[in-house]
Amino acid sequence: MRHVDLCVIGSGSGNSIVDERFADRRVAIVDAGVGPQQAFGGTCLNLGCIPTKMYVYPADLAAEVDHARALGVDLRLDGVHWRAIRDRIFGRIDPIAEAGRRWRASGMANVELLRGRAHFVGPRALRVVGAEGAAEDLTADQVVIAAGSRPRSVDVPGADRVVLHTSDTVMRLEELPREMVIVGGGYIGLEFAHVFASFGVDVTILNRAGMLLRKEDEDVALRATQVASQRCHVHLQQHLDAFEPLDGGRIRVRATGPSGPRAYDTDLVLVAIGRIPNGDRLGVEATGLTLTPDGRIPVDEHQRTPVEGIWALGDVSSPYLLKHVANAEARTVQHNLLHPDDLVATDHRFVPHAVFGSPQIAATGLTEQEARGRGLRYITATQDYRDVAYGWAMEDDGHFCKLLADPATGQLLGAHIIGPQASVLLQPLVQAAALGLDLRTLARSQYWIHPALTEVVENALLALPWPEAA
Ligand SMILES: Cc1cc2nc3c(=O)[nH]c(=O)nc-3n(C[C@H](O)[C@H](O)[C@H](O)COP(=O)(O)OP(=O)(O)OC[C@H]3O[C@@H](n4cnc5c(N)ncnc54)[C@H](O)[C@@H]3O)c2cc1C
Ligand SMILES: NC(=O)c1ccc[n+]([C@@H]2O[C@H](COP(=O)([O-])OP(=O)(O)OC[C@H]3O[C@@H](n4cnc5c(N)ncnc54)[C@H](O)[C@@H]3O)[C@@H](O)[C@H]2O)c1
Repeated sequence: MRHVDLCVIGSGSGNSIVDERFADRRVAIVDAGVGPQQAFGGTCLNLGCIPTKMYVYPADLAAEVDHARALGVDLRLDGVHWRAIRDRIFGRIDPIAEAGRRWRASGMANVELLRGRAHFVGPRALRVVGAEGAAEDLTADQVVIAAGSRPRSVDVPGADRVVLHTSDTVMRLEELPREMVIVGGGYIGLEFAHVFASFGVDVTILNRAGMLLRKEDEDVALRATQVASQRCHVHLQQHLDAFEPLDGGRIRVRATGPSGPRAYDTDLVLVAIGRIPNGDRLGVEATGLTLTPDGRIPVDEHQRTPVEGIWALGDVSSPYLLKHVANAEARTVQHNLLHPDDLVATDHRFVPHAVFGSPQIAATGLTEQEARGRGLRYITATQDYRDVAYGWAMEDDGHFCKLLADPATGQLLGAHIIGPQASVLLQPLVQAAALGLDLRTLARSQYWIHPALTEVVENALLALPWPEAA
């Protein structure tokens, strides 16, 4: 049986671990591939962050038309060329994934790439089953599980009788639909609602919760729900009942909401109701590992699982399904494999995230409802975009930056921005929190460029009502 020093399962964030510093080790990287193309390189590159944002950018351009008119600029949207947009995106991404695969397969003499699906058959013993069904066994001194997550599927009558798209497939459509129903009002639902609505598709969102993006700060979630409702048909508190095939490939979605049962006939359904970590398909019981109640591989701050020699990172183990977190965890594993006597931990304080819909949303730290729920003392301030000079220039309405701070220590508890460039505006707040900077120092000890949009953040900081003695 083949034996290696290190086996990495997954070619997403796990792929970045093995560099020239591992030249003295025999390494196997096992990868099943993602999406219908079984592409190398993981979700972010092929099916996630990168292609979605490459769609969001042209969507942002298309969506500017209405706003420009309000500023006295007559733009006209003459057309959206879906295939040209799609082919630009995947014409760039597919060769990168393929080049990554080729390099991984032959770029380092000590590394071999096994294409197939791995599962454990014993502690640190794996079976890899290739696409044609051929199996190969190997053992490894160290195993890194970086197997990611997959879209959660809907389990309602008729789901097997219709074509249901997920983020894995919807970006490669041949044609834009005229109408679509998006099931789910989270990150993926809102980003695709923005893309498809901007491209002229009539979008309906069916969401189970009473608000879109319900895990965001409640002021942000409320505003996001209001704005989405102006662009799409948003139906909240929906319970899916059934799918039925209609003529011409159309689909009837039956759902029950506060006003009773209703049917939605549409060209296409996109299901975006969360993602499931892939640990349940790895046979980890054979190693003695037990998944957490929410299906993750358990890890400590050093990314070690409870089983000696097995590590995990990214979506398969992390509560944060975010690429920058998976990357940080991969760097932790890399260091700890190279320096077993000097382990480092992943810093999970102040993980930021952004939703690239319209408007953008970005946040880090606690929401106000979380701060309240934990019984924390906090002060809060909200700065509207429309009350800073650049917001006047943009004729902005309805966007804001909201901060929560600890009145005793001056530290950030949470930051929430909804509006243009939110993902960029958040960064100084992440930096202050990560470096433990007092927010009064952040506000006063640097110049903020006038009249840049960053004045939204500066003014939110200046508006925090510090207690007299502080
Ligand atoms: C539509 C979408 C948009 C997103 N946008 C963003 C964003 O803007 N910003 C952000 O931070 N995050 C975003 N994410 C999340 C981000 O893509 C993930 O958090 C990140 O890619 C996870 O990386 P990973 O290495 O854990 O898993 P992956 O990149 O998914 O890698 C897992 C790898 O494991 C392989 N694998 C799985 N099981 C097996 C097995 N049994 N045997 C062998 N190989 C196996 C797979 O083939 C894959 O290569 C988005 C996700 C989606 C779906
Ligand atoms: N910009 C980014 O960083 C980005 C973008 C896309 C995805 N992601 C990652 O991918 C993960 C998955 O995204 P997602 O949007 O699928 O999940 P999500 O957890 O963000 O949202 C799921 C939504 O589906 C709704 N829902 C759940 N079950 C439902 C049902 N049966 N019927 C109707 N609605 C239902 C929920 O109320 C929720 O609004 C995210 O949590 C995020 O970590 C990140």
